Formats: sequence, structure tokens, C-alpha cells
Amino acid sequence: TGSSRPQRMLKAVQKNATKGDPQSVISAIDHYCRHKEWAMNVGDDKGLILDSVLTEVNPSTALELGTYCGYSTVRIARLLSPGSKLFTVEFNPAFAEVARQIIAYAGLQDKVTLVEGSSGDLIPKMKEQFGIKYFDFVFLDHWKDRYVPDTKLLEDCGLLKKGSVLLADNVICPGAPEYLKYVRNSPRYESRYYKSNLEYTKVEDGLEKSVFLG
Ligand SMILES: CCCNc1ncnc2c1ncn2[C@@H]1O[C@H](/C=C/CNC(=O)c2cc(-c3ccc(F)cc3)cc(O)c2O)[C@H](C)[C@H]1O
Ligand SMILES: [Mg+2]
Repeated sequence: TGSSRPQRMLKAVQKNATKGDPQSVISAIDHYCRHKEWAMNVGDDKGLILDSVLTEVNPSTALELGTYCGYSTVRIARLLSPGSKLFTVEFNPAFAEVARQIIAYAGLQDKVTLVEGSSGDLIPKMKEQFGIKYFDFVFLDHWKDRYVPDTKLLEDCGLLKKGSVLLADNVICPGAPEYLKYVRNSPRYESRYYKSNLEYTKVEDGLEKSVFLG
């Protein structure tokens, strides 16, 4: 059987990026997805917003839900301060395997722990299994109908503290209407929408940043 889209994306990284250079990995993926095959990475437009929010929060412990090929994993991990960690959750083994290789190619494997499995199963185990107290930053980019249940799970597991920041991709396209209602109507969050474009297109999309108030 032929290669998959993620495998072709990995090939493009190995061909066009410089080992150990995260920015070149990001550029290689963006170029491939813009000119060869579209893929559902957060992309370069929304990626700049992700970069600026991440830099502002400067998390010690970050969580990503939905690794896919590891594009946003590399974007986040490359900006972490020394000693800070990113946990990323992916339940599809084939995607996890490609992501591991892309993260390693960028030289960021020491900052990233890729946990294979479903967020619903793994979130309740984070404290005991990885000795995590809180997540200062959470990037939500998995199935859009799972944003609300997993946010509630993070709250119930005591993994958010006052000031923790949630950043959700695709709140317009494909859309996460229940999530927007949840964070915008809850007294426990201060929310703000960052308008942008759906990756590699002119279609509107955006990120919702929600600060947990405790
Ligand atoms: C029940 C398990 C939940 N827990 C889970 N636990 C662990 N891993 C999980 C869980 N749920 C999902 N995953 C993994 O995360 C990834 C899933 C990512 C999903 N992303 C989109 O669907 C999307 C679509 C478009 C789009 C826009 C316009 C179009 F025309 C077409 C597509 C754009 C975008 O930026 C998008 O992020 C990965 C594929 C999948 O294996
Ligand atoms: Mg997305």
C-alpha cells in the first residue's frame, strides 16, 4: 500500500528541513501543506497567535490534546523555557509514530512527552503517572466535540489553577460552538477570540483564549 499523508509530510521534513532546527521543520511543513497537500495543522497564520500567547504565558507544564503530526507540538516546544515540559496526547498510533519522528527531527524530544491514548483516559492519570500538579497552558486541537468534556475533566481533576490558559483551535472552522458557549458563559473563565484564517486558506477561523479564574 502507498504512503499516508502524514508519512509524506514526514518525508518533506526529512528532505527540506535541517535536523535540530525547529523553525526549518515548521517552514517545511507549511510549504508542503500550502503547495502540495493540505493538512489540518494549526498552520502559519494561527501559528503566530499560538506563538505569542505561548510566549506570554511561558508555561512550566503545558498540555496539547490532539498531536496529529506534531506541527503544533514543535511550535510550542521550541518556545518553552529550559526545564519546562510539554505533554501531548494522541490516540492514533500511526499519527503518534509520525509525530515522534517529526519532534525528534526538530531536536525537541527532551522537552516533549508524547502520550499515546485517549484524552478521556489519560487526563485523570496525569497527576499520578507524570507527577503533574497543574497545567499552565492547554492547547485544544483534537475532535471538536471533545473540547467541552475534556475541559470539564481538567477542572474536575484539579489540573487547572488560577491563571491557567486554554487556547482552542478551530472555534469557527470546523467550529466548536458548545465550547464557545461553555467558556464564554462560565464565570470561571475570561475568554477572548483571536480572528485568523483556516490553515493555508482564506477561510475565516480563529483561536479562543480562555483564562481559568479558579
Ligand atoms: C474520543 C477521543 C477524544 N480524545 C482524543 N484523545 C487523543 N487524541 C485524539 C482524541 N480525539 C482526537 N484525537 C486525535 O487528534 C487529532 C484530531 C484532530 C481533529 N482536528 C480536526 O478535525 C480539524 C479539522 C480541520 C478542518 C477544517 C476545514 C475542513 F474543510 C476540514 C478539516 C481543521 C483543523 O485545524 C482541525 O484541527 C488526530 C487526527 C486524532 O487522532
Ligand atoms: Mg486544528
